[in-house]
Amino acid sequence: MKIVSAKVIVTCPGRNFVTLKIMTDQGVYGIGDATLNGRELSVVSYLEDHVIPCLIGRDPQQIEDIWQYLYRGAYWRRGPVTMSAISAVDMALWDIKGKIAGLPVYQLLGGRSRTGIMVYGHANGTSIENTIEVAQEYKAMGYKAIRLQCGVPGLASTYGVSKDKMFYEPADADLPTENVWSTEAYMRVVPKLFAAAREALGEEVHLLHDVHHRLTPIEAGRLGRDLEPYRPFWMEDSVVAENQDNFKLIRQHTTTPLAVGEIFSSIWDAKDLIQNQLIDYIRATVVHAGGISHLKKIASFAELYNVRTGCHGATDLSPVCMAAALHFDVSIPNFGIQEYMRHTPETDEVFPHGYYFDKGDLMVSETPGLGVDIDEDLAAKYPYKRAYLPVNRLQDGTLFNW
Ligand SMILES: O=C(O)C(=O)C[C@H](O)[C@H](O)CO
Ligand SMILES: [Mg+2]
Repeated sequence: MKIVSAKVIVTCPGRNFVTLKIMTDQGVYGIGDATLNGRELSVVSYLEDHVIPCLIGRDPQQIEDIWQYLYRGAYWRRGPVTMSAISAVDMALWDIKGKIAGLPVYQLLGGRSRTGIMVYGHANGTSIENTIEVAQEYKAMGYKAIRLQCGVPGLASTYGVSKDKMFYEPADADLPTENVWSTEAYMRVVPKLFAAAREALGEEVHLLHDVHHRLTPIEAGRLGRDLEPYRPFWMEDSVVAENQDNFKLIRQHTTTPLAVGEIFSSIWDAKDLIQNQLIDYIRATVVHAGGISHLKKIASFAELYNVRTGCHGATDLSPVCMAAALHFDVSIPNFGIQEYMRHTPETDEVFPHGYYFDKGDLMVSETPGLGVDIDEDLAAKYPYKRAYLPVNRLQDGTLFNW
């Protein structure tokens, strides 16, 4: 069996997605997500100019060998652009393997470890009351886990809070929007949000929060401690993860579980955090961390240290990535939770898929392969539109972490 051609499809049904499609000499094709929010075209070039020429003529069944070829062969290892491109190839090859075998990909990964995949939805509101109202809607829809983000009094905008409560899209402008940040105001409001939410939503629902890299370690320790009475499921990205010693300091001050890793691109970003048991959930995901093949290695390593997975699943990860993530999630022993921000109906139409939501879980598709496709005619109706993630400044104008 041989790869005969491959192409990259860019479409913007409300937001940009980059999809790789690999064709074989036996008429079977596979697709993979290559979307890197705000930097989409760099991955398109990486794939078209540097990866696709090396794929032609190769046996698509040799997934691991092709992965190593692209990773070691590039000489320049890791990094989000390289790893998103490798991820797309890996996903597409697993899709092909499943189609040839006549099996959903999770069967090739060892089969089911569970029935449904618990997901968390996003409740965001401009005020505490508003956020709780939205969270009640999620609870009514059957969600067992809800992420809470609310507006910060005195700040015009906050990470995770949008005008449209159900579809949060941070990449909102063709040049970066500038947000303004105050740690002090934020630290005052979040414990109040969690107190009110626990009271209103009851004991059982899991509550999550994303700090989005905005605190120092000692501030994160304090926020984690302030949230402990409300038993959060996790506090995500409380600090930036470049200096991983940061997490030692947080751990000394709080038992709130810590999640990190949505911007990680390989096991080397996560290894020290995992083996030193400085985190509880690893959020690396299929599209940015080397595809199913590499994420399996990260999860197996994490399993040794009681670290569970919590894959990134924001709307900038396409339904192709979501489908792949679900095959991974359903098969591994140390699954924790899966993020699920629903895509818009336009996106779902461009990417018809077999996974579905049922009583707080996503159910994986039983169709051979990944169980997701791309409608290329429809995709062509939505041309690429430049869109950037925002930047963040402190109130005195200092550039800060977004
Ligand atoms: O979903 C999350 O947890 C995020 O932090 C969303 C990110 O800001 C978004 O995916 C960036 O592209
Ligand atoms: Mg996040």
